[in-house]
Amino acid sequence: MPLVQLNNASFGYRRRSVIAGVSCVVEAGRCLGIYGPNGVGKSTLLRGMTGLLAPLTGTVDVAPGMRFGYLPQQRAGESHWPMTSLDAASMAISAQARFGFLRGRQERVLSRMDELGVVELAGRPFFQLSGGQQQRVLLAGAFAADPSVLVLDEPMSGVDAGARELLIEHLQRAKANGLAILIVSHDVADLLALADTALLLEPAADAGKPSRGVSIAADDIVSRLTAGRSGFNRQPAWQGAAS
Ligand SMILES: Nc1ncnc2c1ncn2[C@@H]1O[C@H](COP(=O)(O)OP(=O)(O)OP(=O)(O)O)[C@@H](O)[C@H]1O
Repeated sequence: MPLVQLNNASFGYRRRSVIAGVSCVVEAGRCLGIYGPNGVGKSTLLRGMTGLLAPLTGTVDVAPGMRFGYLPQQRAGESHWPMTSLDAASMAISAQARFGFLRGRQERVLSRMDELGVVELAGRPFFQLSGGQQQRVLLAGAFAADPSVLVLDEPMSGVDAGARELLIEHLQRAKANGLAILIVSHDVADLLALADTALLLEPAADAGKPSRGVSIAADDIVSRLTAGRSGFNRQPAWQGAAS
C-alpha cells in the first residue's frame, strides 16, 4: 500500500495553481526524485505531498500513522544565535517527530550524527559550521525522528564530493531497510544514484498557466532530457550526469 498517493493533484497559493495534474505514489523502500528548473514548483509540490499545503484540486492520500522527516532547502544566511549543532539536530527531531519531547532523544540524535560523520561537531555552534556540515547535522535530526518518508529538498547543496558519497551510501542503505525517500535535486547524478521513479516538472508554455508533472522511470531521465520531449533541452542543468 502506498504511503502517499497523489491523484491529479494541483497545488498553489491564494487559489492560484503553481503546479497541476500531478499523479504519483510514494512507497516504502522506494525513492521518488523531483526534477525541474527554478520556480517550477518543486518546493510547493513537497509542501503538498507532506500535508503542509492542501490540494486545490485532486486528492492527496496519506497512510495512517506515518511520519515525515524533512530536510528543508538550505537558505544562505548567518546568525549569531548561540545554538550548538546538537541543539539544531534535536530541534529538527522534535519538530518532525510530532511526539514532543522524547526520552533518550539526545542519544538517538548523537548516534545518527555519528553515522553521518558529524558527531564530533555536536558541541560546536551550529551557525559556525560549513554549509555541508550543517546539512549533515540536520539530516541526522531528520533520521533520528525515525520517519516513514524522508523528504530531502536539495540535500547535496554545499556538500563536498566525499561527504556526498557518504550521504548517498547512507540513503541507499536506509532505502534498502524500507525507508521511502522523496528527493528534490538539480543534479541528475543524485537522482540516478537514488531514485526509482522521477517526476519531471515542466513550466507551462503559457506564462500564466501552472507547471505540469510527468512521471517516468528514473533510468529514463537522461534520455528523456536529451530527447527534448519535455522541453528540458533548453537548459543544460543535468551536465555531468553521464560521467
Ligand atoms: N508562500 C508562497 N506564496 C505565494 N507564492 C509562492 C509561495 N511560495 C512559492 N511561491 C511561488 O510558487 C512558484 C514556485 O515556487 P517553488 O519554491 O515551489 O519553486 P521551486 O521549483 O522549488 O524553485 P527553486 O528551484 O528556485 O527552489 C514561484 O512562482 C513562487 O514565487
